[in-house]
This record gives sequence, structure tokens and C-alpha cells, in this order.
Amino acid sequence: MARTYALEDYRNFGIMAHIDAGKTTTTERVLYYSGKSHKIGEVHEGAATMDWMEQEQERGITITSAATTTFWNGKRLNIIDTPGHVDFTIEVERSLRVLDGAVCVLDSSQGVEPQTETVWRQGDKYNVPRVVFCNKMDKVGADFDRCINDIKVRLGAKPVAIQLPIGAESDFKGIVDLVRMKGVVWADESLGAKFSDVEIPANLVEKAEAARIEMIEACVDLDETAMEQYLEGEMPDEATIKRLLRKAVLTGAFYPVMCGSAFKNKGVQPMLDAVVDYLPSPLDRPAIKGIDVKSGEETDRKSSDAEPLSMLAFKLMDDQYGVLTFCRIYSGRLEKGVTLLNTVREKNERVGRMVLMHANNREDITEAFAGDIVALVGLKDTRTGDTLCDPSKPVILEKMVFPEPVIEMAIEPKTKTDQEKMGVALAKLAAEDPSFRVTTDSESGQTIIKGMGELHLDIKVDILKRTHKVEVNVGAPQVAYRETIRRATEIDYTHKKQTGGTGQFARVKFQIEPGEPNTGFHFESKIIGGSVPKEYFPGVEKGLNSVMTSGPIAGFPVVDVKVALIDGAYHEVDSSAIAFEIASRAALREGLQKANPVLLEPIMKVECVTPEEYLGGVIGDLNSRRGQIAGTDTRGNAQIVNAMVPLANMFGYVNTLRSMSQGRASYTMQFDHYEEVPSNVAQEVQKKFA
Ligand SMILES: Nc1nc2c(ncn2[C@@H]2O[C@H](COP(=O)(O)OP(=O)(O)OP(=O)(O)O)[C@@H](O)[C@H]2O)c(=O)[nH]1
Repeated sequence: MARTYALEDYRNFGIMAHIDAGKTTTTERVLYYSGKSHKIGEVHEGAATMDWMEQEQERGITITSAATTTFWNGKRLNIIDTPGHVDFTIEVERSLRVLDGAVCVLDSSQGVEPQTETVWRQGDKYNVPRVVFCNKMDKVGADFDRCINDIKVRLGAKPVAIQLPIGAESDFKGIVDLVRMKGVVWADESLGAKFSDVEIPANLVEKAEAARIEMIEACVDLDETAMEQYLEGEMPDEATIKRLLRKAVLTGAFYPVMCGSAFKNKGVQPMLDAVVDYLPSPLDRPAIKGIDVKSGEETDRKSSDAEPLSMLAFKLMDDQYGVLTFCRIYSGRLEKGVTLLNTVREKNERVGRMVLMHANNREDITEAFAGDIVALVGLKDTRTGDTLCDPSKPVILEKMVFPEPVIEMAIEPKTKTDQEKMGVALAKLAAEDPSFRVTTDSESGQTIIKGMGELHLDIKVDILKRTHKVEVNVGAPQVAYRETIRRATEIDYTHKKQTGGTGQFARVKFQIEPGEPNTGFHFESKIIGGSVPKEYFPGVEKGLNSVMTSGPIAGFPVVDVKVALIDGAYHEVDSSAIAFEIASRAALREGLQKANPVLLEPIMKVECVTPEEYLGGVIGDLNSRRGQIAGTDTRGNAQIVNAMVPLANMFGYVNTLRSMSQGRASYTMQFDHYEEVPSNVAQEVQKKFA
């Protein structure tokens, strides 16, 4: 069977925003108006169609990104819901990776918020074409002009209004469409399904005309012919304006800005029109790059059914029917029943069943095409970020890189039955979310879970309890420290032991030096001649690795260290891989001690928003947490404090901030970088962990 929608009629897009700006509500309305959802589920009633998991409904935040297919104006829309919470920016990046465009939703009463900025920068990183929707125009304090200004000042981007609001706050009625120069108002009783054109209100005519000129000038700036005609006094027609707006979005020259109120059912349909008119189809995006596995050469896969099949798994979700693996097909055709190659794991996967997710039902499908987002059921070895492809044309598509976790917590099962279930469940969670890790402490034997923040781990524990019915006790969350060295050194070590007949002998000489930041641990052999035969290298590496995972200061992973084996000696009879492992371990331990080892801690970028009267208190408190204040700023009548604070001093901050400001101040934080721990603090950490 052939495809029903041409590739140029696809819009794979996401909705990105600061937490609570209204992504879920907007997505709900989109699904309702585009006919796939039959009932509007209000978020505050906990019935949102996109919020599948209980946890999300209770907390009112969207954790998982779900992909939903719907249709508008003859186009096929695949909506990827991106989470907005700071602890889950990793999920945002993951979704941004597979979508072609995005709608950035702002809360019009708040303007550009910290997380708006974060997701915007991620959008920049992946060159995601964007349009902006200023939501919540009905809310007290809603201010469209301020949003426009915020985009300029806080995001450093060029906004161009293509709509103006008619009224604001409780008077918000509709929009002026600056492209068509028409007013649009919504009929309240139809839940916003009915809307009609009206004359532009008299008090807005002048403002609308000025805004239209601004929009047109931004457009003709992108096209010489249109510019010449405009300078000669000829206004571009509607089709030309739309073509140039599309060009602006695809090239990032500027960002069209719209407004509305998803909650009050206004403005959503024109926003969908803009998705269709201005956001890219897969054909407008550069071909995805990859590595041809057979030749090892760089290659790219164009968006086309005729190319060999390649797809990227971007999200795993546990579901009552098994694991759903959400994949974006970049090239080729996928048929049910075929066997795919997972080139990252080197495993075959059979596609037994595949489904298309709609708002409230799933459709079993037998084939899918380039540009589609499908969920495969029952894959065994595939993890987030893996490539699946035609086994005869193996390729590895751009791999996603995930940041290292900064926080960890011991977890133990309550009973013996829980023990077995916990292992299985944790493995599943780690497979679904690459920023969540599970390890075992080599000394205590405890299971340790690691993640991006307190809330991230809280939610995993919650999922364990509810979804997997595992009862657990958890320890206090701990900072994921690291260790590194500041000085280069050499170490020569001989391991010799004689027990009865056979003995053990190995001599190694290492050069140890600080590596570049974020390079982890790097080992190489610089042996010339055969003073250490190759067969012992695995032993050497094993010995080194055991020290690298548990450093000399307090047992934390050692990073940014280069070790070179430069000399050594062996014995015909007494040498073995084990002897070299023992020698290397002891040598590195001693070497690191000599190389001025230091402890590193994660430093978080913190932004507090507080009313003026608590500013002094907030700054004083951040200082007492070893925070470095980077600056303060004013937003509306609120004060913004930017600071860099060690994660170790941020536990429980939310409660302190609340009580200090009578609940009025708020904050967001995200990992910024690792930094050396001051020596007095390092001693305390050492006492605690060593
Ligand atoms: N007044 C007003 N409230 C809105 C509007 N859109 C959403 N809300 C409310 O704002 C709150 C947050 O909306 P959500 O749709 O859950 O926001 P979200 O961005 O998906 O939130 P997260 O998934 O938690 O990041 C809910 O209580 C909504 O009812 C709007 O247009 N006007």
C-alpha cells in the first residue's frame, strides 16, 4: 500500500514551554478541535488525555513525552508532548531531537520564564524552527507586548507579531489576524469550536496597521523582489506574506508570535493553521546524519520512502500491553513482521506489532513510512537513542548524548519478594530513561539509584511503588561527587608474591596526568618493545578501571585523567592477567595519591523569582549556601536572583524559600558544571564517605 499523506504534508512538532504555561491544555484543545479527542479533559480535574500516568495527573506535570497523531487542514500532525520540568530537560532534548518544528508556549502573564529560556536554548542547539503562542491571555496580568519584549531581551531572538489580542485578562475576546487583517472571535458556548471573522475593533485599527507594517517589513527583508516591490509602494499579497513567514521560520530569521487562551478556548485553531503554514515538513529539514556501519564512513539518510529504512528510538514507555518503543522513521518503509537491526546493540528485533497513538485510542497498523512516528510493541533490547534499520544497509544515526546524573540515593526492598521485583523494575526504568542509572555499591552491596535531581528520583520511587508494586525504603539523597587530579606524575610498581610452587609477578610503570574537562578516564599504551605483552592489557585495564570507579579520596568516580602505560616487566611463568590487574590497581591508587587528588562537586544554576521585600533574605540565604550571586534583575514587580550554588547545599531549598517568602518566591535550578570542593568542605565529605 502506498502512503496516504505525502511527506510534504507532515508536521512533526512539539509544544515546548515553562512548567504550567499550558502545554497540556493547549495539546488537549488541539486534539479536540482536530477531531480526535471527544471530550475536553481539564488538567486541574486530572483527566487530560496526554497525561497518561497517575503520577503526572496527581502532580499536575507532564513527565513523559507522548507522541500523538492527528489531522488538520489536510496535513498529518504528529504532536510530541515535551515535559517542562527542570529535572527532565533531558526528555525535552530527546523530543527536540526527533521533531521538525515546535510551538513555544508562553504564559502571557509571566512572559519568558527560566524554563522557557532553557528549552528555547535547546531548540537553538538542534536548530528547531519555532513559532510562539502567548497563552493565558485571559489571566490577570496578561500582557502580549511584554511577551514580545521578553523574547527580544531574554532570549535574544527576533519576535514578529502576526496577531494582536482583542482585549486582555477577563476581557480577552479573540485576535486580530495581521496577515488577513481581520478580527477573529470565538463563540463561548461551542467550547471554542465555532469562531468567525469580524471587523477589527476601532480602538485597535491603528495599532494593527502599525504592527502589520512591522510584520511586512520583516518579511520583505528576506526577499529581494518583494523588497523592491514594497519600496515602490506595492504591498505583498497574502500568499507572499505567508511564503516569507514560512521562510523566516525555516531559517530562524525571526519568530512569528501569536496569542490566545487555550483554557478559554480561544486562538488554538489559528495556531494550528500556523503549524501547517509555517512549520517545516520532514523535507524542509536537513537529512539526518549517520555512520555507515559497513564502511565506517559518514553518510546521510534523506527523508524518502525510497531510501533504506532507518529509524531512531526516542522514547520507551511501559504500557499494559508491554513496552512501547516510540520511533521516528527517517527514511524508508517499515512493514509489520520484518526483522530490524539495532546497530547500537548489534541485536535483531522483530516488529510483531506496531501502533499509531491517537489522543484516546491506538490504531494497529501494518506499515509506516518516512516521517512517521510509530510505537513498536514488544522490542527486547532497544533503548532510548538506538538506531533501528534495514539489516542489509546498517547505519548508526546521530547518537544522543546524555548528561551524567548529579544526585544519588540508596534504595532497598522491604521484603524478599520486593527484592526480585525491584531488580526487574529498576532495569526497566533505566532502559526507559538514560538519565536514570542503577548501580551497586561495591563495598556495602547497596543498590544506588542516580538521576538529575531530587524530584527525578522521587518520581522513579513513586513509579516503583505504584506501577510495579514494589515496596522500598530509600536513603537520603546524596550528591554525586567526582574525583580528579591536579598534577602529572609517574609511578613504577612491582607486584611480586611467592606462594609455594608458583608465584605472581608483574611490573607496571604509568604516566598519570590530568585530562581535558569532561573527557572521563582515558587509557593508552605507550609500550615500545614487549616489556608488557598485549595479552596482559585487559588485566591492566581491569585493574585501572576498578580504581577509576572508586577514587582515592572518598570512593567517587575519577574523571578527566589520562593514564599511559610506559614500561613494565613480566615473568615467563609467574605473570598472568590477574597479576597485572593487581599491580595496576595498586599502582594507580598510589599514583593518584601522588597526583594531588581533589574532590569535584556539581554546581547548579539557580534562578529565584521573589517579591522585592524578600530580596535581601533570599540573597543572604544563597550566600550562606556557598552560593555565588551572578546578578539580580527586575521582571515586572518581581526581583530575579541568579546564582551558582553547590548542589550539596540545595537540599530542601524549596521549603526554606517558601517559609522565608510566605510562599511567594519560587526558583528553578539545573546542573551547570563540576567544580573543585573547597578543602574544608572536602574534609567533611571525606569523613562522611571514606
Ligand atoms: N487562565 C488560564 N489558565 C490556563 C490556560 N491554559 C492552561 N491554564 C491552566 O494552567 C495550568 C497549567 O496548565 P497545563 O496545561 O497543565 O500546563 P503544562 O505546561 O502542560 O504544565 P506541565 O506539564 O506541568 O509543564 C492548569 O491549571 C491550566 O488549567 C489559559 O489559557 N488561561
